[in-house]
Order: sequence, then C-alpha cells, then structure tokens
Amino acid sequence: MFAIICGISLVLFIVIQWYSKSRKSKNSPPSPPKLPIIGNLHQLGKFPHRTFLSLAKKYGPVMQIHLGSVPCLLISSSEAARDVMRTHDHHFADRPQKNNYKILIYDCKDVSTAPYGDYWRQLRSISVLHLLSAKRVQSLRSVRAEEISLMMEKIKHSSSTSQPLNLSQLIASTVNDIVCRVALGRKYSGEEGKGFKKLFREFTNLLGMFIVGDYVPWLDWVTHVSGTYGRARRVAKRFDDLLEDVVEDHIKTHKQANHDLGEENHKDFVDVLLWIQRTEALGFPIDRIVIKALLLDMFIGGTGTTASLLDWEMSELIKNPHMMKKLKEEIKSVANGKTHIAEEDLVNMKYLKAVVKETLRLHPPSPLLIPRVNKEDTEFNGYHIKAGTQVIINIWAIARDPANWDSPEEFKPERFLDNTIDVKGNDFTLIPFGSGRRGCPGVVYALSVNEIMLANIVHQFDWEIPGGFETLDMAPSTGFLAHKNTPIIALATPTSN
Ligand code: HEM
Repeated sequence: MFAIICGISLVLFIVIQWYSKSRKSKNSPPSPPKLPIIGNLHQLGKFPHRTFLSLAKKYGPVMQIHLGSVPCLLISSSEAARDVMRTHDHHFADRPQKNNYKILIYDCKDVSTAPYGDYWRQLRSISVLHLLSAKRVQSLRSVRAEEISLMMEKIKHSSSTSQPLNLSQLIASTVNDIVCRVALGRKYSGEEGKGFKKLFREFTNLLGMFIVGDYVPWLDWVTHVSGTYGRARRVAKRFDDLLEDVVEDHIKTHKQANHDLGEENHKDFVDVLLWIQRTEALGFPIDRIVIKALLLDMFIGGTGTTASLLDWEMSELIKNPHMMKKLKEEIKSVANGKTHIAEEDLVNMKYLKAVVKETLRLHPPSPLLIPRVNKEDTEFNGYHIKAGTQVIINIWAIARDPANWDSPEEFKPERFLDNTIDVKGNDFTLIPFGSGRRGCPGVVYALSVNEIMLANIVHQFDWEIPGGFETLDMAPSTGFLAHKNTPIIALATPTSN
C-alpha cells in the first residue's frame, strides 16, 4: 500500500513539474539554447553589449538568457525599454544583491544597490533633495572652477615643456579631486593622494569583478578559495576607516566652532549629512552607515562615468578636427575674449551640448545600465517573467538602432542641433542615465562637471596626437563598461588666436 501511495505521489509530482515547466516555457520570452549549469554564460564574450545585440537580432528585442541559474530579460528596443522603465517601472525596481556589493558597500546600504523599498526610498530622497539637487550642484560651482583652474595650470606646464601629456589620466584625477572636495571637503595629494587613488582603483576593480557564485551559487567556494572575498573585506575596511576619519574630523570641527552649522553653511556632503542626522530634517533617523554609504555612492557613481565621458568626447573631437574647430569657434564667440570659461557661459553653447549628447549616444559609460530585478512574477509584453529575473537594458544597442537614428555608427553632433531630445530619461531612444525610479540621480552634477571641463580644455588649448590624429586608438575596454581602452596621450599648445 505504502509503495502504491509513493508511486502515485511520484507520478503526480512529475506531472505537476512538467505541467508548470511547460506552462512557463510557453509564456517565456524567446531564448537561445543554454548549457547545463552555466546557461548562456559562455556566450557573453569580450563585449557583452555587442553579443546581446547579435542575440537580439535573432531572438527579438525582448528575449531571455540564463547567466548560470539566473534568468535575465534582455531588452534591446526603445519601445521595450519604455515598457520596463515607465509602464512596468514599479515591477522592475529592485537590484540584484551581488556578493561583492554586500562586502564592499555596507551590505547594499547605498542608493544604487539597496533593495527597492522604504529604506531605498529614504536614501534616494536624501540624494535627490540634498546632495544632487540643482541648487546644491550650483552651490558647488567654485569647487569646480578651482579644480579646473589647477588642471589648466598642469596642461600649461606640460605644454611649456613640449612633452605629450596623459590627458585621460589628468581628466580622471581632476574628476576625482572634485568629488573628494564636494563629498568629503578635502582632497588627497602627494603620497596620500597616490594611496587614495590606489585604494579606490582596487575598490572599483573588485566592484566590477565577475563573481561566479552570483550566477552559480554552489560554486561560490571558488571565490572564497581564490581569496577575492578576503581582499574585498580588507579593501572595504580601509575605505571605511578613511570615511570614518573624515566624518569624525567634521564632527570635531563643528564642536570646536561651537555652533550649529546651519543649512546655508554646508561646505560639503558630510556637513549636509551630519545636519540631516542631527535635525532629522527628512523625518527619519539616519545612522553612520547611511552617511558613509551615501558618500561611497558619490565615488562609485560620480568618478569613472564622468571621466569616461570626457575621455570619449576629447577622443572624438581629436579624431574629427573639423568638429573640434567648430566647437572652438562656438566657445570663442561666447567667451568674448576671456581665457577661462565660466559655467554661466555654457548656456548658449548649443554645439557643445550636441557633442556631449552624441558622445553619450555612441559611448554610454554604462552600456547595459545597472541591472534591475523583479521581486514578483510579472506579466510583461505577453510574457510571464519569473520573480528574481534580472533585467538588462541594452542602451548601447538602442542608441545605435537604425530604426531610431540615421547613420547610427557615425559621430555626428549636428543631429542634435534641431531637436529637443534630451538625455535625462524622457526619450527612450537615448537613455545613458537610465530612467524612472532607479534612473541616475547624478545627471545634473555629471553634466555640470563634464561641460565646464570640456569647454575649458577645448578653448584654452590645441590638441595634437604625436603620430597624427588618425593614430588615436578608439578601442573600448572589454567587459560590462565601455570606457576607452588606452589613454589619450596628446601634445597641448595654448590656443592660437
Ligand atoms: C556621465 C556620468 C554618469 C552616467 C552615464 C551615469 C549613469 C547611470 C546609470 C545608467 C544608472 C542606472 C540607471 C537605471 O537603472 O535606470 C545610474 C544610477 C545611479 N547613479 Fe549615475 N551616472 C553618472 C554620474 C553619476 C554621478 C555624478 C552620481 C553621483 C554623484 C551618480 C550616482 C548614481 C546613483 C546613486 C545611482 C543609483 C540610483 C538608484 O539605484 O536609485 N551617477 N547612473
């Protein structure tokens, strides 16, 4: 009798499993065949966004792959991107909790990796209302102006020696110094500066590392044994010590000054965050971890991306001398004899803004955005999407889609001169900052830093590549980011008038 019951149960179990599987696969998006255990991981290649475009050409703009055991919805058209980030934004607003993020970013307590929910909402409101608002960005103008002045001095010095300069490195370190001053109220120079840069490099390398256990959980021991988690813990601790010191220094200074630093006197983000903590200005308490995680976000979100954009803008302009000339003419006419361009001069620089947009179109710093996740089973465009599916939006492919753009592979800033397409998440043909609830809160900050740096670098100097502009390497780096693979090494000479 027992054997019969067991037999019937087994048959029922198999039938139910088969039925539910076939039901799901009937409604699942089209997908390429996958291998056991690794799924489609072997197909990623050096440039995942290119691989995903080739797959989309075969399986359509809404398709599914499996990275290990993780189902991933691949989105490759502007219409489908709008459906994810506008129509179904609330369904796809979670983020994957990756193992290295947990170690490096306070157990995913920052805005970019926090799970969708009340905690993330509170953090995001601090970022949007107090750290990255247009008013705050405006109030930090003088920091940008000072750091850009220093950068110009360095270029001038190198030009006086007639030695080529590593422009990419200079851009990256200036962007970094600006973020340090804006967020922490100080920057790190000399030996301390070298140490800080090395630490941050290690931090970002670990953050961007492919961790096999995120996709094949039972293989997570490989990352343990390889020592990667140990290294991540040590780097996280060193970064945490650094942030602790900065916060403690601020508290000491406020105490010595013996007055309650009012909102109008905030010099940097630590001041702002300590004020929010003290006054509970947003109606909820924030602890030390929140403060440090928000500071970390400014570094994670605000450095590599902003530097990469400027690197590509300068590369495209050097590669296209007639566009460089056109931009120089525009800046010169607005500058009206001034050497230094100020932020208020940027308003009338239409061509400069077109160059920025065109660069973001062809070289978005995050070609696949930051993956999102749906917490619950969701119906999407006629498909059943299982809870826990990661959503990858190939904005690189969308921004080169011939259905949206004429001559999509060409760098043509002119295409933006007679339309109102913006990059802030309203036009789904161009979404380098994402869109919707999880869209980038740093757009205004990023564009302010970018435009003023670009205007001054172009206005004050002529740029030449020692072997001729044709030899400038335009290859992108491999992996999930599309930064430049090799730095711009160029000769600067003060602009001849
Ligand atoms: C050129 C510069 C930048 C680019 C291209 C960029 C791009 C992005 C993208 C694609 C996302 C994901 C959007 C989505 O999922 O829809 C994002 C999120 C984010 N970015 Fe940026 N970003 C830039 C600069 C910045 C700056 C300067 C900051 C801060 C100082 C910043 C902070 C953040 C944060 C905190 C998030 C997470 C938002 C959330 O999950 O709620 N970004 N960014």
